[in-house]
Amino acid sequence: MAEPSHGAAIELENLTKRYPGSAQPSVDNVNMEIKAGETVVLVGPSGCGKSTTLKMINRLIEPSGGRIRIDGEDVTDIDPVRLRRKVGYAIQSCGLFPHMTVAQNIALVPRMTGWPKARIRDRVEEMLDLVGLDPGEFRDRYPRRLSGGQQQRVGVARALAADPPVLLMDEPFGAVDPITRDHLQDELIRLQHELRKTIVFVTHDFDEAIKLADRIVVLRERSHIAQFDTPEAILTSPADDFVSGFVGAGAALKRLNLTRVRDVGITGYPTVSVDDPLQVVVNKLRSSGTNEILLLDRRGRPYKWLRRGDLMRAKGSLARAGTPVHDTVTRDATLRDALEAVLTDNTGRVAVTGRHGEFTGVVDMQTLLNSVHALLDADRLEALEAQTGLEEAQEPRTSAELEGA
Ligand SMILES: Nc1ncnc2c1ncn2[C@@H]1O[C@H](COP(=O)(O)OP(=O)(O)OP(=O)(O)O)[C@@H](O)[C@H]1O
Repeated sequence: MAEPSHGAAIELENLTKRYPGSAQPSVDNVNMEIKAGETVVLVGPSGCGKSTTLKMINRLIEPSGGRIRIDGEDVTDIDPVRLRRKVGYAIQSCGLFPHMTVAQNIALVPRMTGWPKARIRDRVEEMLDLVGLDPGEFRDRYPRRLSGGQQQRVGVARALAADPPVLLMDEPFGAVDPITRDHLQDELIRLQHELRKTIVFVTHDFDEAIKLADRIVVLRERSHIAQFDTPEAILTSPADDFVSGFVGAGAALKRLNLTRVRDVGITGYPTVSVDDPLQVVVNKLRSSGTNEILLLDRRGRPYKWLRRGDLMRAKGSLARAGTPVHDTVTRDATLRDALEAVLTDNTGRVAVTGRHGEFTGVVDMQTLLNSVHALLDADRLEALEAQTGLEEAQEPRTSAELEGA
């Protein structure tokens, strides 16, 4: 198998779009440098020109002025079809063709590019596996027989199929429910760890931006850049009132979106399988020294929390015993997701799962609280340092003024 292509740098120079009949340009002289392998998220109020800016990068919308360079090559005037092979594109409600199977949808660009059949077949399998869908189960289904989240995964698989160095995503998770959205975001982060594409992502949702971005571009009207910086910098030192307004309240809590489950302590936990006889479950719980044990299904996925009392009441069968696991998180989930899951499940901990939903450990409430305290302390320290720095910088001027006086 060929090495996957990594990201390419993107440069936008004085990029402008004036729609026919509009008095003002919708995108006005945008200059932006995006590094190879970086995830940049565009956020800003509705109508500020995010989608127009994004769609000019693959020339779905033709610029009225300015240049676009990908890996140094000026692509402003090249054949758009050739350009689109370099640039994958995924959109909200995924844009799958309803009369084509999942495999045919994913194979679209490789087929246009003239890949041999066998290579396409292998690539479809590889892509389905990459986005966490079992090829045997999903290859021949039609899009209408998929959930919203599954459709979105196929949309991402299709965008990545021809292995483009650049991936553009226009509110790709806008139409799915919040839990599925969290999982899709986690998967995108995992994928990006493996693939290192250059991703330009548009969203309305500032929390989504914080979670996904290496750098965020906050845009105001006509795609004027209000701030282009890391999520940390935007949260802790917004450039002006417009950006602060966009960050909104609770910046400290939003910082929870910046730390991932894999960065805090994931610990082991006693587990048993649904196939274990009741006596084995009882013995394991007794020897574990905990009050609770996690029951896994046949595929090793978290299924139910079982307490000692549940076992006593079980009367020979575990069918009705215990509390079903409602929510799990992956290693790429944010602390905020984890905190939410802990509060939802009401067990003081959340199960962490791997790529196929299999159990890999737990994160407990204490670990989460310690991390929150550490983050808040770090913020306070930073604010204090910034303030001291400010006072020091001001001091000489004040003395000089005093002397002058
Ligand atoms: N085809 C078009 N013809 C004329 N004006 C357009 C066209 N498409 C977009 N616009 C205008 O250009 C501006 C920017 O639109 P764009 O869709 O890029 O904004 P956006 O920031 O992505 O908005 P949203 O967040 O609501 O999707 C808006 O004022 C919009 O009305």
